[in-house]
Amino acid sequence: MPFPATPLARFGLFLVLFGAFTSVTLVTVSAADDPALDSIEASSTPKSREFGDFDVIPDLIPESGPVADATIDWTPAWFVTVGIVSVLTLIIGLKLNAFLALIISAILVSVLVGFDAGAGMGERMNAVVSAFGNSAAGVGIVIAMAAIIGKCMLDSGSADRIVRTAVDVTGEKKASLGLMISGFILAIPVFFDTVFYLLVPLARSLHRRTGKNYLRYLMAIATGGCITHTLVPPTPGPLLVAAILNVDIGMMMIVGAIVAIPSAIVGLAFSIYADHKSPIPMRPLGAHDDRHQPLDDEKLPGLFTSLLPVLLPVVLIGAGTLATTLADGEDRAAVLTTDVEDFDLLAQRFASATEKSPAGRLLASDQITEKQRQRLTRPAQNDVEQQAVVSIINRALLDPDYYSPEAFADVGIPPVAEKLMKTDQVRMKPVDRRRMNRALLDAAYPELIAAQRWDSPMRRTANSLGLWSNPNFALLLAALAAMLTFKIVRTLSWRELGVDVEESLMSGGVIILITAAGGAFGAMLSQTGIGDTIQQYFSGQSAAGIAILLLAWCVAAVLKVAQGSSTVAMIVGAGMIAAIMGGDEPPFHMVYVATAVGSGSLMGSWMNDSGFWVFAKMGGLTESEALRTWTPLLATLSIGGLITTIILSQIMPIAG
Ligand SMILES: O=C(O)[C@H](O)[C@@H](O)[C@H](O)[C@H](O)CO
Repeated sequence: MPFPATPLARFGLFLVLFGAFTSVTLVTVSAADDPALDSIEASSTPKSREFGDFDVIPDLIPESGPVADATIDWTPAWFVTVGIVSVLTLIIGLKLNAFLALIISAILVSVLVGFDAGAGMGERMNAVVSAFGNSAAGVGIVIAMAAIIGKCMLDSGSADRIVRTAVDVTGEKKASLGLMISGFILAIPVFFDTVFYLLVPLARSLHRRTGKNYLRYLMAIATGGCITHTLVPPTPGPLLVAAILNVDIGMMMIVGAIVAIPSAIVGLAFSIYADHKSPIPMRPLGAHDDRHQPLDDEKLPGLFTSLLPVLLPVVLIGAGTLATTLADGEDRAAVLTTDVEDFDLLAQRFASATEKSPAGRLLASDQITEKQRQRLTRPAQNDVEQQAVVSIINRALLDPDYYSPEAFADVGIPPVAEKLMKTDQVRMKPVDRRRMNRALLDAAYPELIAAQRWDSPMRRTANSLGLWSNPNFALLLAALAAMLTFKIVRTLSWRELGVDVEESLMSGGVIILITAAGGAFGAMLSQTGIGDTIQQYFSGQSAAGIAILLLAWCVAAVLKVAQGSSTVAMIVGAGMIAAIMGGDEPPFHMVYVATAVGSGSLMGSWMNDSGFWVFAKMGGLTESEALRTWTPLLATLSIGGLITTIILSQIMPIAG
């Protein structure tokens, strides 16, 4: 069959191949059925694996067990297909503006969901509007600030200064390697999208200097940024995957980085190839992008001043991430034996608890086994038994369904719990879930359990950095720094500066609209219930050895294609694979399962992914250009990560 000529046809081919690949992998893993796993599935073990302090995110864990194909509801998959076809037809086929196409498709999918669930159409429209709002809340200010930073850094010569200094050190040939390494390092503490915005001005400036390789520079940044975004904590995705699979964070950082390096090298090679094969010109981002002529070397701002808009947010956000990670590591919400006033009374309380009481809810937690449940109802005789009791309570406190209005009808809900109950439950860290439930438990039994001492010096440090390390605020400071440098270097009046800033905001505004619409579209795809369909489908699988790595990769990949966010694909995927494994230890360290999940979450990025739009629009690429550069680049990183994971798991299993 000849290679399809049009971008649409090529993307169609990609989806078909991806589907075929997924099916082949599934057949492979199903063939590796392990009878031992079947018996685990049939047994009465709890849904989660039995882990130490960092436990599974429970609501994402499906019941493990074979599911007959016939019982799976495929309707969501049809709705997602309609969404995919709609977006591609409108954007690529009819050349409709991306914002309009995404919003129309989001409404279409939302209405289909409404028909299916019998919800009112007005309600479904509101669902799109609020998903758009949520998504804009996440990206709006950051993109606006990044647009200002980008323009000011380019026009003040700051980007030029950084690039010249870097090129003097490394030589022009290694410029893309430098960008890749910068993206790689910066995306460890800072979310990928932000890293990309901050480095794009450097790619533009480099291109102005070398007159070539624009696409290569952009892809080099994406390569470094994406790979650590999904493999190396403390960025949220891999951090939560490690927590869910009970992998030590230090181990995840080391092995994640080891897996990331070869993938990044392959990604860079692919970037060079893609740029060589079909280079893409650097287009002006705004109408008057070329108003300011390039400056001579001696007029450029100093290196420190030039770097400030990039370093300031990275240092601030990084410090916040570090302090929060250290404070979370203290796990101050965990119950200690010294917190329990009277173990005998506690056992009595459990023994006489009704189903609809706070103690009864804890006993019913799906995080603990029947044996552990019974242990709670018997008095603890000595230190060892007391320790066992509090460990069981701590495990039970990870139950996402601990709170129920009937059980807590007579208990005043503490403000901490109330606040945490309103946050995004999917992305909630285990440490916060335990904090929420512990606050409820403390409120229910103040005479039995001492209140948690959440505040520690480290937590206070993290809290005091809260404002400064907030990406919106950190980027605002960076934008101010970039504006001031621009004003001074070009001796602009405030009014002139205002004109330039307004221009950058106009291009930023369009990007915010499109990215938020992409988010709304992804959210509507999620609301079809596709997550449940995927979960049901995969929970019928069982696998062992290398097949478990393939399965972990596949689960994350399918989730990524279906809903767009790598972070969500990783979190949900890790929960699903933990359930499928049902507590069984693989013949290698669990960290490899985690890196397989992280790698899978890069597969098949398309128009429901905010990263796709950030790359396309901040880089000045058309949608079809992004589909044939960004999408295969991430697929390369994904497959590279999987292969490296498999090889390492065999030659360096670190099991035991
Ligand atoms: O939720 C997320 O993780 C992000 O928004 C992603 O989708 C990334 O930006 C990108 O795709 C790189 O992995």
